[in-house]
Amino acid sequence: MGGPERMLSSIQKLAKMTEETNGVGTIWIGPQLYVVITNPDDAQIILETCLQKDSSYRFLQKWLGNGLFVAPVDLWKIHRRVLLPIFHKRNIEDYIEVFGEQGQVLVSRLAEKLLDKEFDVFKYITSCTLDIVFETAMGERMDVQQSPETPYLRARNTVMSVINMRLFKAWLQPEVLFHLTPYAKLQKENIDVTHKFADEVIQKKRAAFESPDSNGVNHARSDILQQLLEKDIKFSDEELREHIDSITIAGNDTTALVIAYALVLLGSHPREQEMVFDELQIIFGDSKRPPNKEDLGKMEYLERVIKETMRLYTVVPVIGRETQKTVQLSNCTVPAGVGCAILPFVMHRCKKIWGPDVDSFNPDRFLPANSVKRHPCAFIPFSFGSRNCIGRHFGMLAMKSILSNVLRSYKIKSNACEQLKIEILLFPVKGHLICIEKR
Ligand code: HEM
Repeated sequence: MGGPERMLSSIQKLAKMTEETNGVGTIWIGPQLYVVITNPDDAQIILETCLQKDSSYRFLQKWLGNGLFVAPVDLWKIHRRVLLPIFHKRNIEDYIEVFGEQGQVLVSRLAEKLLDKEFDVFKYITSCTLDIVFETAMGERMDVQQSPETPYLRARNTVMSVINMRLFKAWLQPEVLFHLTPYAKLQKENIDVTHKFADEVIQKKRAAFESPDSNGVNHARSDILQQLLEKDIKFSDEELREHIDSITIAGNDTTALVIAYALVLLGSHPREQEMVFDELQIIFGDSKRPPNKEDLGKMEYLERVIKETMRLYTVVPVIGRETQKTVQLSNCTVPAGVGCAILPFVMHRCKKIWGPDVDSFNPDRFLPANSVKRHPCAFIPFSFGSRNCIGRHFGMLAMKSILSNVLRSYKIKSNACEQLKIEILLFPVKGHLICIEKR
């Protein structure tokens, strides 16, 4: 499949190949056969019936253990049921205050870039979303926005780059060979740093929860860890860490990437940017107050902008599953134990679904009247079926809140991101370059 940049062009070639075979094809990656799916009907069948992640997710397992993201399906079923209410819309609304506070810190940090010609906005946004996921998941204020050089963050980035390297370098994939390289030691040391950080928070929280002075229930805004401790199912410290790590890792760069792409798109589409600004003026007037639940509910145009951003820049471009029994697709029968690669990136840029102007930025594709007849799997940035993204409401509220804070304070200018690469997620080769002016 090549390196991060060639991976994307390989995916585009695969898309061409599957065009001639009704959106389903096959490819060998090393010794592993994959069924590649680019049509919504077959994507729906796989996402509804195959809940097991495919074997490429094993590289994440040393780090995330049996956290939701990689858990084997039997355990996943039990834990997902327990975690679902925590991610319910009503529960997530308690975190709106955190989204607003951190969004305002972001706005003040961006002020240092007012005189710059062009800068990469992603690192500012990812620090903001990291502060948000830490505070909401563990009740810990990390203040990464104020001091981005934390050992935890360095360790986390190192682990990510080793895992990403293993995905692309076939010779690093077998455990025996990997352990002969210095990367194995590097990965272990850095995983230990991230685990130690979460373990300390968990031990502190458990001690407070079980102390005789506590009645076990925290009535203030309750972080995710606190809510997991309060569940009838008694999670071990290790299980708690695996869930918290999965949530903070799955929720941070995904959300930050969509926000950064949205800023780049709005920067190169001034008319749409003014439409967002006008909507925000109606909601807030000239006030710079952080958005509340009612405000977020009124941001209909901004929501369409976010959806159109996720269509054009699908930050999780590939979803991998494994069949556990024989599955009948539109043009073939797939036996049990076969990897399936669903390509939302390709489906989101398919002319048959989106029309001849598929590559243009048009948020009104997501007006209710224009969406009603679309296949339920034509647009799946958060995946689909019962193993979809558990954090999608969280992500949507956080994205609206942060974007509404930034766009009320700054006017954005930019050129579109042309070259893209896949490093687990979809990144622009040259970064999310924008320049900002004060509103
Ligand atoms: C724009 C933001 C986001 C996008 C585009 C996104 C996308 C996705 C996708 C596509 C999956 C399925 C991945 C796969 O099967 O390989 C997923 C799973 C997951 N996401 Fe998100 N996500 C976002 C935000 C979040 C947030 C904010 C959180 C938590 C705070 C989160 C937590 C998770 C977890 C725990 C899973 C695993 C769910 C399971 O297997 O049951 N995500 N996400």
